[in-house]
Amino acid sequence: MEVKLNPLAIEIEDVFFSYDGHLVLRDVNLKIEHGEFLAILGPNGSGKTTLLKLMLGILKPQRGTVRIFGKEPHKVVDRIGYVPQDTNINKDFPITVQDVALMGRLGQTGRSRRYSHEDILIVQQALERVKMWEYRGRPIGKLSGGQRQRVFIARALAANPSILFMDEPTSNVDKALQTELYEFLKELNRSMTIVVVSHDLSVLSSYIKSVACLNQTLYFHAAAEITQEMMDMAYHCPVELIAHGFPHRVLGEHKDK
Ligand SMILES: Nc1ncnc2c1ncn2[C@@H]1O[C@H](COP(=O)(O)OP(=O)(O)OP(=O)(O)O)[C@@H](O)[C@H]1O
Repeated sequence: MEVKLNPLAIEIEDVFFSYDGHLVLRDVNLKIEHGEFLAILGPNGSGKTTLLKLMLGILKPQRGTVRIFGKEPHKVVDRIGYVPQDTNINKDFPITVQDVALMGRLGQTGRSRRYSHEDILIVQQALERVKMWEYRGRPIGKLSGGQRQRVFIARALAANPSILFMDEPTSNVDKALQTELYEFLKELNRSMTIVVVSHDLSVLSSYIKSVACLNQTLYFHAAAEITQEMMDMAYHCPVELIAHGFPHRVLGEHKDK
């Protein structure tokens, strides 16, 4: 049976969040339709990870509401895929590529059950999609940063998500692999909403459909409207937009040039 999804993948209304009285997010509002490819940009400490944790249901706002496909995030965890920033793990930890990808089935299988034949087939497809099936028996600690990231993408895909969140997707990936990554994300975007969170402006690829700049509060823009002012506002200093293949890129001047 086909699952009917709320057309709004993300709905954030009037959200405030503080850690121990220290305000991190102020009056954040965001509406994202299913099928979007959104980049949330902001400098270090601007609240990106906090906002991501709110959307993943790990944190709850003190004020306001966060809905994913019309529901509280913890009620739709089986529709959410998440690729963390830091895929570095203890290099000697004896866990294979296939074991890591199988973890993506935990939410579907239930933690007490063994993996089914179907789980293993789904994981095979996910690893094939990221071209890592041939590495399935390899310890995860013996892979390069880019390969490890692909395995963590496969882990997220194994859950068959409707929305995929990626934290700093380009941090472990060199320039050539970035293009490959975005080509792959573009293909995934045909069937799922994608949200990438980054302080790195190079995530502004031609594949992104909208951009939200976060610095305590959020400024949302359809991608074609991106301007230098918007970036300056978000970063509180002139920044050079290094927009990788971005169709409307604006190259700003640094003051000290
Ligand atoms: N668990 C916590 N307890 C207290 N303060 C926190 C906690 N987590 C984050 N903060 C503070 O909240 C602010 C926002 O942090 P957050 O990690 O959301 O920012 P970020 O934009 O993801 O930063 P970065 O790009 O450096 O990862 C920072 O000032 C940070 O020091």
